Amino acid sequence: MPRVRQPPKRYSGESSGFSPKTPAEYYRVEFYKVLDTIHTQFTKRFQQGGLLSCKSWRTPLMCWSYEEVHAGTEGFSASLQVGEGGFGAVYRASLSNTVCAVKRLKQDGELDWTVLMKSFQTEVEKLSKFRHPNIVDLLGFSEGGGSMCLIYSYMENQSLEDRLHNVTQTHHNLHMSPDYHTLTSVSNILLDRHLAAKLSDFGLAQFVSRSSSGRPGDQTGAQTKSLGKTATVRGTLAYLPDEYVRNGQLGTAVDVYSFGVVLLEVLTGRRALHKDMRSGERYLKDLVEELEDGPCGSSEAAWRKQLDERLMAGGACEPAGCLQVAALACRCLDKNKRRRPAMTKVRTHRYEHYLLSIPRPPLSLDSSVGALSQQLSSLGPLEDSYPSSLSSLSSLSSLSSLSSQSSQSSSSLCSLPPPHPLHSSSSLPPLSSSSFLGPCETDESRGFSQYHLSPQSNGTSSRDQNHPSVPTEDQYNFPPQPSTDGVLSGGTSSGGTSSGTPAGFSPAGSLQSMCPGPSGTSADPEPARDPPRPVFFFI
Ligand SMILES: Nc1ncnc2c1ncn2[C@@H]1O[C@H](COP(=O)(O)OP(=O)(O)OP(=O)(O)O)[C@@H](O)[C@H]1O
Repeated sequence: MPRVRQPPKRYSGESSGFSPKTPAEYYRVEFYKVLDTIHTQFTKRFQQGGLLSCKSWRTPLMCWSYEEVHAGTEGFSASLQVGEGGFGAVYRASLSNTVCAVKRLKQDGELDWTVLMKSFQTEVEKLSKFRHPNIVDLLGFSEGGGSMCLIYSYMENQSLEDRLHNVTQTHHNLHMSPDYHTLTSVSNILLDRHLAAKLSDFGLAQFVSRSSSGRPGDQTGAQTKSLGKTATVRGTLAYLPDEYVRNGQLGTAVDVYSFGVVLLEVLTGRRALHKDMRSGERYLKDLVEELEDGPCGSSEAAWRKQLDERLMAGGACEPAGCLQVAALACRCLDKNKRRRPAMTKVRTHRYEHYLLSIPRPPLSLDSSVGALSQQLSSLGPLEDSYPSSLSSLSSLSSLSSLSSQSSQSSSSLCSLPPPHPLHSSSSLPPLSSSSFLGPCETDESRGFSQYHLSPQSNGTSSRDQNHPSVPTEDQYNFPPQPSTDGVLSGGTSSGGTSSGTPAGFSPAGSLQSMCPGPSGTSADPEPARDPPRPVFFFI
């Protein structure tokens, strides 16, 4: 684990708006945001059991006719296909004037049709019972015409894998086997227009096994058995710790481990299972051990060499805080599961690198969010009711601290304009002292709730009776961004909307992080429902 020194208690940069200009700057912004939201996505995994049993989240699904889906995908046109996974091809579709993702389950010899049918039913049944800001919304389904389709909200930035590794359709076709499926991997972390991460395949891949036990939170028995089938697949092994591979032990520590691998993927830009010129296929999860055994040990210098070059494009120095992320990844990848941090503790770590490193958003954004936050301030506690993140910083003795170089990076932020001071009293409107549901929730959760449906007895709704309204448009006017070559570029490949967001803007995922969690136990007992979140604008 890289040893890093005590962080500065407070960032003392000038107050300034921030507008990324170069591809490297955009890459960094997205780097932070993706890290931020995937953390939230992982944290939420621990709450799934609670949510599943929460009746108030029950949402009726819509049933589309085959003809409608056929028309919406222009006859499942190849030009609208955005990807392909183990269960079938995914199309960008327009249904009732709403952009959706249609996953058409494939019927071929590769798949056990009975299992697939059961998976389909399970996905529909289970996902119709709740929705969650960090799980891709299942909007409906369609049966008929000899095909079965699942209809999800469309995630403009597709998968983290697409963004990180510039995945092509060819690659998707390469891993069409359902066994390739991983519990959590960059391919089933989808990114919405704001780069907020959401889990996909929540039902298809996981409920098959869970349904047999009838207990969603049950992580033993049938689920273990089912997962055991995939454990022979290297793509899956890449995200799993030894204790699972050897003994089939599941638990939250496995998720923490997978989170560590994802962090390494984002940091290094390498795949969890990648080819090495010298030694052939290598697991990224072994990097920690390799560095420890290397000549420089797990030092900062050694870790610096591992960073994704794209983060330093144009001669920029490393993004502030990335060595902390590396240190965190090391802890998550500890072979001893008891030494891995609980996700609640991971959250505490995050204060440090994000608060110190992410500049504030431009003023135009401030004012629009400020107005919004005023409207929403009645929804939740004021920021003052949460402990100051700065005080959290000073008490972080367990976290490896910033290196001197990292501190320099923090204060200069390389070529980027300096961030806003952490304790701002400037022109920033009182948005930060309000509760604000970030775009992930406002756009999609609220958008979905605008679907005034009349549930039928089976819990589904007919689209013909109730057309969904298009989800609320976002309130942000982000600057256009230069096109970069695919990776984490923030542009859209097929969504048709810009996702370029300024640094300092943190999507809904980050808001959660400002809520003080319990002091962190490996059991990670988190509440089933979030309190309203304060806006996370690095004050
Ligand atoms: N809701 C969505 N919105 C936009 N794109 C999506 C959506 N769901 C999937 N995709 C795209 O389709 C690709 C395939 O997704 P899919 O969930 O079918 O497979 P996977 O997760 O990659 O693999 P597997 O199904 O084997 O787990 C994704 O990588 C992504 O690019």
